[in-house]
Amino acid sequence: MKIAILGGDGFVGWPTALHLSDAGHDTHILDNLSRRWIDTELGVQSLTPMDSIQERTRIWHAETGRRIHFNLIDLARDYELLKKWLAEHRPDAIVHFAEQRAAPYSMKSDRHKNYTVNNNVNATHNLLNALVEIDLDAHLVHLGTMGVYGYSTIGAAIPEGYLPVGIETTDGETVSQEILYPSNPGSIYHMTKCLDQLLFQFYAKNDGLRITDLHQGIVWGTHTEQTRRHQQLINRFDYDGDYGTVLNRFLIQAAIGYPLTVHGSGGQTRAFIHIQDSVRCIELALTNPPARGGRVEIFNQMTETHRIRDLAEMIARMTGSEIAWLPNPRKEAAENDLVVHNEKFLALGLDPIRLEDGLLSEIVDVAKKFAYRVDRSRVPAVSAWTKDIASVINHDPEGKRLKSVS
Ligand SMILES: O=c1ccn([C@@H]2O[C@H](COP(=O)(O)OP(=O)(O)O[C@H]3O[C@H](CS(=O)(=O)O)[C@@H](O)[C@H](O)[C@H]3O)[C@@H](O)[C@H]2O)c(=O)[nH]1
Repeated sequence: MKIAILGGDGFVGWPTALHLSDAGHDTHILDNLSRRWIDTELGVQSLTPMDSIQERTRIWHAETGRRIHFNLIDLARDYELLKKWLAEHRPDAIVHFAEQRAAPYSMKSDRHKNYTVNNNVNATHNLLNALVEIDLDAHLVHLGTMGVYGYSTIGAAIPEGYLPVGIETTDGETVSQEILYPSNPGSIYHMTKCLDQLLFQFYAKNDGLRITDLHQGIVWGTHTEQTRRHQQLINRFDYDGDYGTVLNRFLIQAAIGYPLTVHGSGGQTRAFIHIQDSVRCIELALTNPPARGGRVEIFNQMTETHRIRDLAEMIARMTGSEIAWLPNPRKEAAENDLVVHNEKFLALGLDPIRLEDGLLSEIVDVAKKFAYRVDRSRVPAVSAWTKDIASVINHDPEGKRLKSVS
């Protein structure tokens, strides 16, 4: 297939581009390099040393003889350029990662809220609009999030996208209907992914677009089979308070002797998936497109669930790290259970990498190896969900909060 990877310079986008190119697909990255600009804005850098996208693709060609093409295009702002590129290249499939993906960054200030909404919603809508305008029947695979469901405490399993409900009619009869699982976003970022879902429903219904939405959990790990092939193909690894996700943060904290930063009681249960499984799932989704005129296909892209404090305690046991129980910068339930259906990917042959199999090598191979690149002052999470919470956590983010170490 000819595949366009929108956002192919990012944490999941880059290993996906390598994986699909390795599988023989004609791979084209479209990216505005915004993640690199945001690193500069925040004064942080990936734990792993990353080369430019042009250099990365040059190394890939030298190693494998395969070409990954790079195009500097901003989906949210350059609608005409995007449309022109799609019309000229007419890809068979499109993988859409081109959105601002950090919840804390999206809550940082009013400017960051506006940026995240404008960027994410425009990017998705521009893409859908262009596909219709140029009559391109490409299968669109979108990286969504488990966070669209929210983290309810009612204990019912989360289905793969659609929920059967019984509705009482005016005649007093009960009719059954399948609805999109009710959205319950926990951040501005997650809210944009809920809005994406509505855009997909409309364009699938109105224009017959073929769309798959992957509701992905928290990704952990760094390497995939292809990123290991050369040191300059290495994936990015974020550890800072805005872009670092929880498990990868704990790994690097353990490697540099920084107390593990658990928010609140750590009672939040979340869904997880290894980066290698994430790229496999995207390939499985690409090779199983929905029919034209059918409904949006939705997969839950996660392989296991864990409570945050259990993860911290597991890593503390493995490494001797301390745990810091910090005031939570987020507005979220202190405790929640999470049961998720993920049978669809398992039925397509996914054989998941389990946390207990991969964790130790991730600490040794990546976290310890590059620990010298860490700026400890960038570890605390300082983006608060509300002004009230900000007043509690922001005046002494490191010193004061780290007194509560166990
Ligand atoms: O140092 C930390 C960092 C986070 N947390 C807690 O860990 C949980 C998860 O936080 P996270 O930063 O790992 O994940 P999140 O903000 O939900 O976002 C990440 O995971 C989402 C999948 S999901 O969480 O919605 O399933 C993706 O969509 C996002 O792109 C990705 O950045 C939260 O309860 C948070 O309070 C801590 O206790 N300590």
